[in-house]
Amino acid sequence: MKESIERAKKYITEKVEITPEIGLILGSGLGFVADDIENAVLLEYTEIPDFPHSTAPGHEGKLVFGKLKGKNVVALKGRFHLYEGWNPETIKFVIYVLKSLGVKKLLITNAAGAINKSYNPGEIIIVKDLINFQFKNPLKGQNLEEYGPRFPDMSSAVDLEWASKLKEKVRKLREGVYIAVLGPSYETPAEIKAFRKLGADLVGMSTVPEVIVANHCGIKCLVLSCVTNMAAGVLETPLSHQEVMEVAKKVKEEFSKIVFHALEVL
Ligand SMILES: O=P(O)(O)O[C@H]1O[C@H](CO)[C@@H](O)[C@H]1O
Ligand code: HPA
Repeated sequence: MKESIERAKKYITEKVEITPEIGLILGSGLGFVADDIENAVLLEYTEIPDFPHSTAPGHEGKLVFGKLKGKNVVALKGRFHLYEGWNPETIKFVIYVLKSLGVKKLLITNAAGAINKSYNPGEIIIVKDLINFQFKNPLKGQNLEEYGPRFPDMSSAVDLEWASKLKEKVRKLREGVYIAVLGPSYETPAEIKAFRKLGADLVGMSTVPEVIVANHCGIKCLVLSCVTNMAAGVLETPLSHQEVMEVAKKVKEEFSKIVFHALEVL
């Protein structure tokens, strides 16, 4: 893996001058955040040696480097989900590449279903904790000690200080617990009832592996979920990825504004 990280890093640093301090992982239909990046330099995932490529709809597959709210950033316009067939280690590789480029903080975004019935589609929620219901761990396999410990602590997996600074600025933001499932099938109503009993407010098929690796290698994370639908069984209507992307698109302005605030408070 070390050689692959070096190869990807070398390619990227030859093309891009800035050192990104903050990484942004943009969820389904949320790629628009990258459109506000100034002096943008775009790299396709497919041109970067050893880098995985995007296959999920609504995930374009580009790294976008530049300035956002005065900060040097790199946005991943497209993430990697385990249901696409990627090994969990692929997510470790991608986060290690970000680390090797200089990323110190990660703003992770996702589209999620609301298990908590008081949430509304279009609402943006700060994730305060996570449940790994994928039962896979991206850190399995040989540990690279220079990146982080074999047994990382997960008792504060998300940066609650960053979250509270954002909440001071955007008071209406509510918090919740995100549960990650493998997907790609959406959940059954019985599963959603069970997840509610486990203490989950939001459900999605991503984010947790990214947070695990970031936490392991000392990158602080803030996670923002865009509620794109009520989870299975809450309403009578069937779920669809088309709807997920449409709702994400509708909250474009509001979502971008909150991302800007999240960068400004740093
Ligand atoms: O988590 P992101 O990538 O935002 O996408 C969410 O939306 C898709 C399902 O509609 C799944 O990929 C789920 O994880
Ligand atoms: O309801 C959902 N379930 C799982 N993943 C999702 N991503 C968006 N909505 C959902």
